[in-house]
Amino acid sequence: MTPDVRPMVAGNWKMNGLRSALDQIKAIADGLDGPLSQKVDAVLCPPATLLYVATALAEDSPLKIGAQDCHHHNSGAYTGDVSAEMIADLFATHVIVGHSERRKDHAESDELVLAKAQAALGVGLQAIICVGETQAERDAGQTLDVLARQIAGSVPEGASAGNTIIAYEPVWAIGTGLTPTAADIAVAHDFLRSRLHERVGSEAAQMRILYGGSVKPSNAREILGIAHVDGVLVGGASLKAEDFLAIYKTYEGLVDLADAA
Ligand SMILES: O=C[C@H](O)COP(=O)(O)O
Repeated sequence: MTPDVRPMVAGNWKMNGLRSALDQIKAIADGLDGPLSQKVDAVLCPPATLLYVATALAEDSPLKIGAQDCHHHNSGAYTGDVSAEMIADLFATHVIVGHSERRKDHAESDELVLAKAQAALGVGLQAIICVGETQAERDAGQTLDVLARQIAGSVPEGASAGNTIIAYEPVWAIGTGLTPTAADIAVAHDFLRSRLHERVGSEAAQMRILYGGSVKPSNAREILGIAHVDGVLVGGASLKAEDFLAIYKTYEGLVDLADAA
C-alpha cells in the first residue's frame, strides 16, 4: 500500500453476466456495508448490457459501477460502440480503458487508449488505464520498457489522482493462475509510479496503481500487502459475490479501521 492512498478493489466481469447475474451485483452491493467501505473503494465493471440495472442496484451502497471500454468520440456513426458520455449518462462512474484484451483483440494502440481515457475524463468518469507486458516481452527482458511506453502513450497529461487509476496487469498472468513474485510486482509498481511522475507530475504520488492477474481470495492478502500496490483489478474471481467480497474484506487486516466506525 502507498501511504495516504485510498485502496480500491475493482472487478471486471469481461463478457460474462446475464440477467441472472444481477443477484451477484446486489449481493456485492449489500456486502459492502460497514466501516471498511469508509476506507476502501469497490468498483464493479459488468458488461454494458447490465450497466443501467447495475447502477440502480448499487445506488444506495458504497459500490461504484464502471464500464469495460468506451469509444473515444461522444456520439456518431460508430455501430456497436458505446461512448463515455453514454456510460456517464447511466450513472456509472468508472471505465476501464486499454485492457490487454482490447489492445490485442481490437488492435488498440497507446494513442487510441489515450484518446479513450481523455474522452472518459472529459465527461467526468474515472479512467482505469491498464498496462502490462506479454509473456514474450517479459522473456525478452522488455517489461519496464513496455510499461514506460504505455504510461507515456496512454495516460493523459492532465490526469490526476482523482480521475485516473492505473492497473498493472501482466498479460501472461491474466486468467492463467500464474502471478509474478511479490518482488516483481513491487518493482513494476515502483517503476510505474516513477514514470507517472514524469507524465503527470506531483499527482502521481497519490494515483492508485492496482495489480491485476489471477487475483483470488487465497492470494489477495499477499498481493494487497505488497508495497506500492493500492488495490486489485479482479477478473474471474469477481464473478462470484462471495469471492469478490472475500478479496475486498482482506483489507480488514491491512487498513486501520479505528476511526471508521
Ligand atoms: O481485468 C482483469 C484482469 O484481466 C484479470 O483477470 P483474472 O483475474 O481473471 O486473471
